[in-house]
Amino acid sequence: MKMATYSVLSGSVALITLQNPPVNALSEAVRTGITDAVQRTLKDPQVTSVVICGQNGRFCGGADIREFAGPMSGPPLVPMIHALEAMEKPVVAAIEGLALGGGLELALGCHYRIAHSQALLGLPEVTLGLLPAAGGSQRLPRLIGLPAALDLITTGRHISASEALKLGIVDQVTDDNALKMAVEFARSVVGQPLGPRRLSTRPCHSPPDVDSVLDQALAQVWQRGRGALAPVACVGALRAAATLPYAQGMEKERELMATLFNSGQARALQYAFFSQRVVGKWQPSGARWDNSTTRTIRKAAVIGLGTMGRGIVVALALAGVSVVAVESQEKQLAAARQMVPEMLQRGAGRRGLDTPPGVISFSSGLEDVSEVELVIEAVFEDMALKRRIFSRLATVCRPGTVLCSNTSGLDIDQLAEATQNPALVVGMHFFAPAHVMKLLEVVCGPRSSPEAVATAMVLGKRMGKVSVAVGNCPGFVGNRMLKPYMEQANFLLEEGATPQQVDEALEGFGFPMGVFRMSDLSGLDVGWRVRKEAGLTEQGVEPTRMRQGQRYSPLPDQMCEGGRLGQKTGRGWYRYDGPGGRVARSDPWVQNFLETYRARHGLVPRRIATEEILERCLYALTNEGFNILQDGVAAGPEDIDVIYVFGYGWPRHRGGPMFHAGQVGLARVLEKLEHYQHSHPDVPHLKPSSLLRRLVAAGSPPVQKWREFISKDRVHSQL
Ligand SMILES: CCCCCCCCCCCCC[C@H](O)CC(=O)SCCNC(=O)CCNC(=O)[C@H](O)C(C)(C)COP(=O)(O)OP(=O)(O)OC[C@H]1O[C@@H](n2cnc3c(N)ncnc32)[C@H](O)[C@@H]1OP(=O)(O)O
Repeated sequence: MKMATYSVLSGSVALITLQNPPVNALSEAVRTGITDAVQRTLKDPQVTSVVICGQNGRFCGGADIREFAGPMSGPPLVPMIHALEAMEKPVVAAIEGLALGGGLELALGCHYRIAHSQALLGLPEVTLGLLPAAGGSQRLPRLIGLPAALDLITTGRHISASEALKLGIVDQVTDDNALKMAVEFARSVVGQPLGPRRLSTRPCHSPPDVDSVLDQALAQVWQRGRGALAPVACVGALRAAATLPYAQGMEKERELMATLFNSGQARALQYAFFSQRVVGKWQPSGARWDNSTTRTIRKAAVIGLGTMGRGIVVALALAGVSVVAVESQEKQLAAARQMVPEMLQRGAGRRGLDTPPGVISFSSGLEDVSEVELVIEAVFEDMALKRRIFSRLATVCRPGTVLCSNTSGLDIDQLAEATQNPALVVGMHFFAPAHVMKLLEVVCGPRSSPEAVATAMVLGKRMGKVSVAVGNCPGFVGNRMLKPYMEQANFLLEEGATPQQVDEALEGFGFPMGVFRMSDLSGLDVGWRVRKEAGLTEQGVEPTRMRQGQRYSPLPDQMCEGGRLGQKTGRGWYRYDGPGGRVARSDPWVQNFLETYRARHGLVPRRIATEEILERCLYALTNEGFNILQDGVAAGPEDIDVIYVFGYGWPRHRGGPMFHAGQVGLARVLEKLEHYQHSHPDVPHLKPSSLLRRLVAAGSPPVQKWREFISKDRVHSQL
């Protein structure tokens, strides 16, 4: 039952308990319960103090985000919190577990706050495209000062109880029972003046250079936010707190919230929040996360200690897994012996640990992995080499060992074939640097068992990754969609655009890096190797622009042939100060190269609008997303969107490519794809996906309904 209960302890302390599992969010029923409880407290002369707590050791996770999608009803938060603050009986918040968003705002309306040492506190509204609009933007700076409030509110970060104590957000922290302590505390402060405890009546302590502090904060959120509106509104609300009386500040808070509440960005960020939770629950095979058994991995091996392998070793060790790190090349092994402990120490430091929890041993031979429960092979992308390793592992490892390959697109089933037990083989596609990047694609081959997949998913989560289960196809989800995106970018260069122009358009959309800067960073030879394997490359004075029956741009191959591999060679689509340089400068050589190329192929350059760049790159990518959904390689649009947000820099405030398509309007995306396909009939990736057509024909249901639509569609087509 969702509600807030009222009881009286020892005849004089009223206890209001929020009950809305799992995080006691402030739903309509809970707000009604609190409002009623406040009235009862006021009327009961026996009650001299009040304690508010949350059921099951969790104070409150904030407003009920699910209610934001519909019309809001029930008692609003702001007057409810004001009523608490205005009480003439001391009100104490007993903060166990978490006090986030509206939960912390509720606590800030109390006169005192007692927290358990393990509790987390914060105002994460900005991450949902909102601001703390239940008085948080006005009360917090009055409590802890403007600079600290700016930091907490514009980042939305969670803080520990001890940091909250240092900042002055809580009055006491305990390792014991916080509720018991709050009740004792409430009794002890009866009769003390409450005026100074009401944050709304306090002045806001701002530094003398308040304007420049706020301007700097604004500049920072602009730069960091890549077009996100909420952080800017947060600074606006804090400016009001610093410069206006409380009542006017509250008015400003309300106004700013009104601009955000129904915005596309807020919808996108809230969708991203729920998508992240959805992806942990389903697998493309249809197996459910909660009905597959998983193995707890204590000891694992990593084979291959290049950049990826080293990162994976560190991520495992930080998750408390003991690792046997294997490398056959002496030089690489020596480098790993030196670099891994340093990386580990830094990683442990970032997590506030003195020593990393997992133990690492290095080896040059595969025989040393015989005792592990799971192996992650991370040698370079060569199917023959990987197959050799897998067949060796099948003989060296104990029966039942889960065998994983870190691959960015190779066929997992071909690797499984090389073993005696293909059910135990899964893909784990890490993103570089593997100990930092949050995304992990867990690739289920047609013969992978639900247990092996679930084990990899859970291990990924332990490593702090957002694990997404995907099906087995070239490039899986992320790289399969990247191909048409990059292809369009190359075609745009042929037609008259420059790398800067394309990158600026994409960065203006919100990507941290455009496609060409990204390609320079990861190395142009990565894609070159894949194209060579696919038999697409050809060398010659005039390489053709058609391969395997479709349009092909040899531009990136020619760059590689000329030794322009990106940052590592100091030259790529941009020039750098030297090999390994980071600052990209436009390169007249590239301009000249493109002009010569166009002239040689009789291509007349034209001015290309930003709109066309975005539409062609992004809709080609999204179109492939629809094909992926149709093929069942991703379980739902949420999975694709999470992959793009966490692995490919898609701006979170735009939800992800599939969500974005829904926001633009599916009919419009279809119309644009048809338009570009008409002008480029030799580009199959611009041919609208039949799933997209069917969704449009069905009236463009919202993205949350696509899973259902696709499964019905599948049943229908099987009849
Ligand atoms: C013109 C119109 C003008 C309109 C003006 C309108 C004014 C409206 C006034 C509003 C006032 C604003 C009030 C306030 O400032 C706004 C907020 O409080 S926003 C919410 C802030 N809180 C958060 O962001 C916390 C979000 N949650 C988390 O970060 C995590 O869930 C957690 C709390 C840290 C717990 O993490 P875990 O233990 O890992 O658990 P899960 O994450 O898996 O969550 C479990 C389960 O709970 C669901 N859930 C979590 N938080 C909420 C929530 N706040 N509301 C609803 N549901 C929540 C989560 O989705 C999981 O669900 P499941 O997947 O199991 O179904």
